[in-house]
Amino acid sequence: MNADYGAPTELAGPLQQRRALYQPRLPPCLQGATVRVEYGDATATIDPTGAHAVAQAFPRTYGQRLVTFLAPDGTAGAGKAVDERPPIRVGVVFSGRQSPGGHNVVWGLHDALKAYNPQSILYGFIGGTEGLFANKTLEITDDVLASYKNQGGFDLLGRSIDQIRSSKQVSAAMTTCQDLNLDGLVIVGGVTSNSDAAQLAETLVQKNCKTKVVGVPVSLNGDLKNQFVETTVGFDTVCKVNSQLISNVCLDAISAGKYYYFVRLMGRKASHVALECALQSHPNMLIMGEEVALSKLTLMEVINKICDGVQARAELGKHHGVLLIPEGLIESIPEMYALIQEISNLHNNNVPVTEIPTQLSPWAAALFQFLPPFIRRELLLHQESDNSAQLSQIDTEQLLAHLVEAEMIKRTKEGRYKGKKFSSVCHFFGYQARGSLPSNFDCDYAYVLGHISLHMIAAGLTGYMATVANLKDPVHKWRCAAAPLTAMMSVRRHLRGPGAIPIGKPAIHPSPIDLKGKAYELLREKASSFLLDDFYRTPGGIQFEGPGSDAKPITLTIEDQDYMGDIEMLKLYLDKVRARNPVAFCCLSRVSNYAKTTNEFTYR
Ligand SMILES: O=P(O)(O)OC[C@H]1O[C@](O)(CO)[C@@H](O)[C@@H]1O
Repeated sequence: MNADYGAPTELAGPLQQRRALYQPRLPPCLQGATVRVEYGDATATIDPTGAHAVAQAFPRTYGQRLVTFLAPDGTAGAGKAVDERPPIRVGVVFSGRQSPGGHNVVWGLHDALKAYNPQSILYGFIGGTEGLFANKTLEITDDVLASYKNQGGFDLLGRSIDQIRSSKQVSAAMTTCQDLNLDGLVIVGGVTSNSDAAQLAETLVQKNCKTKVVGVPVSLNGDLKNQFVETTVGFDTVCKVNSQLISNVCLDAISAGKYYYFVRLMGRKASHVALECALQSHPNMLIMGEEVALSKLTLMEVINKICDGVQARAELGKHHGVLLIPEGLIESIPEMYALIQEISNLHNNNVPVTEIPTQLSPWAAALFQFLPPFIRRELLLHQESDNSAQLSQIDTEQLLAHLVEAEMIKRTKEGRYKGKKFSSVCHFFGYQARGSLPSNFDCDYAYVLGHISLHMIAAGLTGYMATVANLKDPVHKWRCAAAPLTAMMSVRRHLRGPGAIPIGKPAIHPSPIDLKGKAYELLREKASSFLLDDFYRTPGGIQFEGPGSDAKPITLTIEDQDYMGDIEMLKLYLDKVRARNPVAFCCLSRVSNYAKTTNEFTYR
């Protein structure tokens, strides 16, 4: 953590300093010190069959009404005079993992709080949830914020475990809220942190604690997505950074023509980051967890699918390529999921790690033994706070590369494959993107959410999440709202339909890729072209000024964009070139990629 608070010094790089000067944009309704609060319909949950369980678990906070924030009647900025607005005391905690833009939530909250009443106070909890439990605070001031505006990471306050769940943790959090006499507590994080925020809100209401609990959707995973939340802060930046890296390795692969890149991307259970990066960079293959789970593909079926792709490319004389996988793929393969579940149950029963392999069922033990030693070791690591495997630590890309190589050797021996020897280079593009300078979109979105959080607390809302709709449009068209956390909850079940058995408590669960959605449909349409044509796209680094600086995630904006229309145009052109001169094709596809990137379509 940086203790050297203050304006960026001469030690800061020029871009870092320039970014600190960027002023995030606000929609008209947030441009004054107060807002008009409009209450809408009462809510149930997004999971109708789980509504009863949610209502039982959250008796005081279930069913609350939707809320919209509008500019005060008359001109924006009108409303109560400052002396009619009592100062507000708020605490903010980074509960989830670092995600670019998180600092701007704190900045937006601070600015809104001071505009509301300059005597208001904002405390940041140092060291994440551990700091909240131990009441370790830093008062957030203009000076403190100066070095962190529009900067990546979470180092202003730091983070620890994403958990406010056990009764000890909940009661420590409540004691801190009471000791600091907080009117509001803002919890920044993804699905897990916001589920915990809902529980804390409910408990505080039941215990007559006045502190209002508000959640803010910040997570690089992009999986906190539902009818109220369009995307999370950090997803855009992380996808842009990774897409640039992927396009770099695509060009490296095609230049050397002798190896395959196997790239694993963060995003936990859902494949949102992988899908967005594929649409931005056009790698040859993407194996999505949701597809594998739906088709119940076994590990060897996944391997065969990849090998078939390698073989099809070899028939065109191509011995290079780029394959993307999400970190959650391993859990989507049915037999691997069952093995991970067995290991998890043994962990929960406090079986020592060294004894877990001996206590697996016979089939799980056989699968475990079949896996390379490094994967066995990684599968046994301690679990995450939500009891899932530590997906960031499991080198699934290396497992796949290892098994693909073995299968290609087998196919060669059997005379089914006649191409060059298969070879691979593996990467995990994960942690390196989390500290990136946030894109303009993430800077604006986070700053706006910070403002909304203050207005939620001022309106006395608790157990709500700050939300923004119309994100695909320019900021002045964004709609600011608050949605009850319980409305986003569902209950997991063993089976579907009438006899379904609920498992676990109601929670906000990660949303998977919509396999009926437009983004997925477009990817499927182009899958064979991506596989064979090396139609790599170079998005380049994040642009902060000039053309491209307002670019948003493709998966968010796809409804409006004629993105695939552009691809069609390019594809027709490339098909013509290939028919005339197959050898020139590879190079020309690269030139055309440049044209696509710069939007200069000058085909002759
Ligand atoms: O920082 P940690 O605790 O290693 O967490 C890693 C996990 O956090 C995330 O970056 C965000 O949820 C995941 O993609 C990843 O599995």
